[in-house]
Amino acid sequence: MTDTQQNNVDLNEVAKFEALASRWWDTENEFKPLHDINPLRTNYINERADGLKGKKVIDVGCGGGILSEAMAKLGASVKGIDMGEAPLAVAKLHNEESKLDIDYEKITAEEIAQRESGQYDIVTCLEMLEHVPDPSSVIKACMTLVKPGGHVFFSTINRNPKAYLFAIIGAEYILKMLPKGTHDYAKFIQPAELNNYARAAGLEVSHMTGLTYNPITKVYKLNDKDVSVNYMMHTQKINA
Ligand SMILES: C[S@@+](CC[C@H](N)C(=O)[O-])C[C@H]1O[C@@H](n2cnc3c(N)ncnc32)[C@H](O)[C@@H]1O
Repeated sequence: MTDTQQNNVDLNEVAKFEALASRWWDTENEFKPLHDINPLRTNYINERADGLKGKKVIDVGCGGGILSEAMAKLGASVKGIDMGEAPLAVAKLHNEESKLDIDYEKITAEEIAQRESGQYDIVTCLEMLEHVPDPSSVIKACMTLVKPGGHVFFSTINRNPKAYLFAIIGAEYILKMLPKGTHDYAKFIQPAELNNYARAAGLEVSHMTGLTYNPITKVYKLNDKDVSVNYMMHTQKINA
């Protein structure tokens, strides 16, 4: 680990999100892509985990709370964790108006896994693994946090020339949907790698789906035949 990497937190990565935090709930700027994909991913989680209503959920790398709030609106009791002070402050402030059942805390997945092992029905870790020094350590922590038979969801970006073209050149340089430098190609994760990390941690991969973007229509869709750029993975903790 380098000077800016401690306890599996890359301070440079967290700083990028601290700098943008005030615009987290602005649906027309840097976080527009997350707002646009949020209904798709929330529905995916709700359907694959047999409903969010009444479930205890932890949202790892929750940022300003876009996914945490959507899951709480469907009846989940949500714990949101992140290592960015400013995104968490924005999340808390936003929920003062929304008044949903969400509790936010600044803590790493690895630390909370030691404290709250096996306590969650559902763990979500979306668009976060590509920002940490060791994604396999976060995946192990997610496995520790979930109850036996519980559900763990990941989403990240594939690593191949098309993903480089779409997620970096297209999104950051041509369409300017994201600030330049948001993503580091070397940190993208291929589905086979995510699959291996999940299995090594004791999670069974149940399903995978791509999240495709059409730059002409500006519409995102779930497409389980195309995981070439953005994708989500549904895993379950094998019953002991
Ligand atoms: C792209 S945002 C995703 C936010 C949210 N998961 C979503 O999809 O709407 C990435 C988030 O991961 C957080 N993050 C980065 N490294 C982290 C770490 N080691 N532990 C916890 N959060 C981290 C950042 O602060 C940021 O809020």
